[in-house]
Amino acid sequence: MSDRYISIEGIARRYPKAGGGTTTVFEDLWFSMRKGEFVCVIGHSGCGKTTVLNILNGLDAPDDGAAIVDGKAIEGPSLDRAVIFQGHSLLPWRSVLGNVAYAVAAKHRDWPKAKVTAHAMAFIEKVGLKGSELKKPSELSGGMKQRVGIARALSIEPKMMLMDEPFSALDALTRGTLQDEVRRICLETGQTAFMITHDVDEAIYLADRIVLMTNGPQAMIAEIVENPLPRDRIRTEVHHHRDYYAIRNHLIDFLVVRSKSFRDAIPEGYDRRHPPVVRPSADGPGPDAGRKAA
Ligand SMILES: Nc1ncnc2c1ncn2[C@@H]1O[C@H](COP(=O)(O)OP(=O)(O)OP(=O)(O)O)[C@@H](O)[C@H]1O
Repeated sequence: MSDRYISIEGIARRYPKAGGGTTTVFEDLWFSMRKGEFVCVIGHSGCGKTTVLNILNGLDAPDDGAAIVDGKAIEGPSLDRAVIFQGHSLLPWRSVLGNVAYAVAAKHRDWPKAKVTAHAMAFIEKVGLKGSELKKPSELSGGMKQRVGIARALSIEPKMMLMDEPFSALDALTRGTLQDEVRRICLETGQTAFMITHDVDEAIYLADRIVLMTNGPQAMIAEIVENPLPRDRIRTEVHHHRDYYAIRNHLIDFLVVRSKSFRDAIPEGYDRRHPPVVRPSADGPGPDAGRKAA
């Protein structure tokens, strides 16, 4: 597994202030992802999570630094990267199949129609929508629409899947089911995924690693949390894992205290290029349990 399949290298984003000057949302941000890894990013509103995601998507460009996917600098949107937003952004006049097939045909312009349809159907089936393929978005529930968005994103077999709070508008039951499906499909297909979430439990269930961002402006990556839970975790059992409360408390402690105070008391030896990697454990003494050098 390449350690730097996707990387952001010293990126900064600044906006002009209304009364003059500039606001630096973040600067000198460094982070990399392995192929097939699932990363969640957590941080308070305004710290720049969506900005980072948009830079990875190619919809926004950093003022300094670069974002790199599989050895190539990102220079604009590409079908190598798929995005799932909170809203569904489906084409209302197209059926479920039509929406997914549209993306497949855009990626594979030389494929005959039958091949596009078969490929689209395989992904519609993966998200449990077989039988609803001829329905229009207006005939679907919110969860079903989100499934179409997931099928569409996965069907182009992107190098990276980017998700901006994709389940936050759904009821708890649907959210849980879709988290299960996204996790299963990502594991099965070796998909590399980057997800923004405000939900600590969602991050613990889905992520291999969790990026903690301090409050903005001038947000920083405070640390990278390695999830101590096994990769083949089961939703109904995760809270019984011996390290579950260590990681949960660590993340909550960060959100309620350290996300704000971090910048005023930057730990000795902190290096923006190699933010500390932390693996919370039940054996540890507290929030800093398992801290180790990057
Ligand atoms: N086009 C823009 N012009 C000026 N400021 C902007 C622009 N886009 C984003 N910002 C500012 O950049 C900061 C980061 O925004 P961003 O949406 O990335 O944060 P976020 O962490 O994703 O927040 P949330 O969790 O609320 O979605 C915010 O303060 C926002 O106001």
